[in-house]
Amino acid sequence: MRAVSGISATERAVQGFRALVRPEVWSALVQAGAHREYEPGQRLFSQGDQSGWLLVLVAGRVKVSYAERAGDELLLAVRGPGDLIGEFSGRDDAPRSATIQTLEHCVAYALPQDRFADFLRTHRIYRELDRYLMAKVRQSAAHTWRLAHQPTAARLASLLLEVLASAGPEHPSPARIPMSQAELAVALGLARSSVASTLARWRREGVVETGRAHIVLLDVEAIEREAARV
Ligand SMILES: Nc1ncnc2c1ncn2[C@@H]1O[C@@H]2COP(=O)(O)O[C@H]2[C@H]1O
Repeated sequence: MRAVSGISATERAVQGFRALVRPEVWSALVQAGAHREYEPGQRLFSQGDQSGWLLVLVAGRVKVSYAERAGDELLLAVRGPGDLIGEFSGRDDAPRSATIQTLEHCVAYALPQDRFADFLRTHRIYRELDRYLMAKVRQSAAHTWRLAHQPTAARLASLLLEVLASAGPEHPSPARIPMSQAELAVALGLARSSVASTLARWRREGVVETGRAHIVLLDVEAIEREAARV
C-alpha cells in the first residue's frame, strides 16, 4: 500500500486491543461487561472526571478530545470497535485524561476498573495491555506531528483517513465520516473557512461528497495523496 507521510496506510490502521489478544479472551472480556448502547454525539467520559470504570467498544467510532481549562477542544484520536476506552484512569488512578464522545451509534460493554484488573490477572494479559497503551502513545506522536507541520489539506486528509481506519472491518459504511465541517475544524485547530474551502475543492474534483453533518470519501487514493503532502 502507498506510503502516507512515511507511514503506509496499513500501519496507519488503528490497532485495537482486540487485535492483541486471543479471540476467546476478547469474547470473555466482552461477556464480563454490561451491555450499553450510545447515541451519536453522546459524551461517554469527561476530561477531569473521576470514575472507576472502562468501556470495551464493539461497534461505532468515538473521538478522544483534550482541552486546557476553558480553551477549545483538540482531537487526540479517533477510536473504534476493538478498543478499550477509559483504561488510563484504572492504571494510574488519575482523573480522566480526555473527553470521549461518540461519532455514531456505539455498542460497548462497561466494566468496573477493579473487575478489569482481575481480568488482566486471570488471563495474564498485562503485556498485551502494555503494548496497547504504547501503541496509543506512538499514534499520538504521529498525530501531534501532523497537527504541527502539515498544511491544512493534508491535515484534514489525515484526519479523514484516521476516521476511516478506525471503523474496523465490520462497519457497514466506513467511508461515511460522521463529522460536520465545524467539528472537523475544531478537531484540527483550523478555521472553519479553511476546512470548507478544502472540502469544496475536493467536492469539485469528485473526491468527497458532503452532507449536513457528514462527509463521504469517494476517492480514498486521492485523499491519501493529499495526506502525503508536507
Ligand atoms: N492519545 C490518546 N490516544 C487514544 N486514546 C486516548 C488518548 N488519550 C486518552 N485516550 C483515551 O481517553 C480516555 C479518557 O479516560 P481515561 O483517561 O480513563 O482513558 C483514556 C483513554 O482510553
